[in-house]
Amino acid sequence: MKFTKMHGIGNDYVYVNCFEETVENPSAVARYVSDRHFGIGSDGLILIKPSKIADCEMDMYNLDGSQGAMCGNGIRCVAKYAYDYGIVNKEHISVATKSGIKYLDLTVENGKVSQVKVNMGSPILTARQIPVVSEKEEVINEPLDVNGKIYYITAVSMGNPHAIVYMDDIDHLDIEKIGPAFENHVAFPDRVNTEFVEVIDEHTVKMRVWERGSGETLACGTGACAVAVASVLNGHVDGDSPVTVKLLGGDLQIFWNRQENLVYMTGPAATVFDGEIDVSFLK
Ligand SMILES: N[C@@H](CCC[C@H](N)C(=O)O)C(=O)O
Repeated sequence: MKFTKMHGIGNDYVYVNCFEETVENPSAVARYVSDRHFGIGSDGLILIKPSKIADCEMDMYNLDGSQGAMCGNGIRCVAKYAYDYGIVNKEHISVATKSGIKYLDLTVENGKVSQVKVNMGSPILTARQIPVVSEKEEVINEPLDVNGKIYYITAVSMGNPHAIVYMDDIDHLDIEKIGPAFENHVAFPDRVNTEFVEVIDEHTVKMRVWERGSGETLACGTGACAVAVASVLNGHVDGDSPVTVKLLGGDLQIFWNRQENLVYMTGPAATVFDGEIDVSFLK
């Protein structure tokens, strides 16, 4: 199987061009290639497939083999891949995902893609659509008992579920312990991605993420969008201008346009290397 290793601010995936390759059993392939000791090493697997409704389709799998409906850092890399490898010959690209078609704009400087801006669509705040179990219609700064401690959470879906928790110091957080407790909490029937957020000022927040199916990653694009939305709703940031979200792997610019009710994400996408791996024994 030919592949390309790419990342968006350190959130790394193995990308396979399914215009040329067929991947049988993608869940097993995702688990194998993601392994940082016995595989290639990544947060998961992303298949770039032909689409009848968009320029291409993104089909993403987490490190544990579970399928994700949307991936913000992944979709920027898919757009860069489509441009660099000749799937498209234009700078405005549409990508079909399990959570609808997303539209992307590439900034190309001297023939190289430097930044990708994505229209991430509208955030979903209705509890049962996220899904999060709650008596409230929306979960904004509501208490949740996790491992015997009360956390105040805001729940947002960006096509995939996120729980956002504000705290004073995220650097010393024992995320390996608390992350899985949120991920598998009964309040989240489809499990959840959890963002732990420190507010820096009214234009800047800092976050760490525990991703459903992948554990702690250096960045999460949908998570950064969910955090920007939650930060506006909780009055932590100025909602009239973009928010800089600082993640372990770098920064993303997120703007929730309230008039359109659309979230825009801007950030880089990078190719690390191309390779070939035998996955025939996984069939
Ligand atoms: N890293 C991604 C999100 C990947 C999917 C997520 N773990 C899920 O299962 O919902 C991003 O950049 O958005």
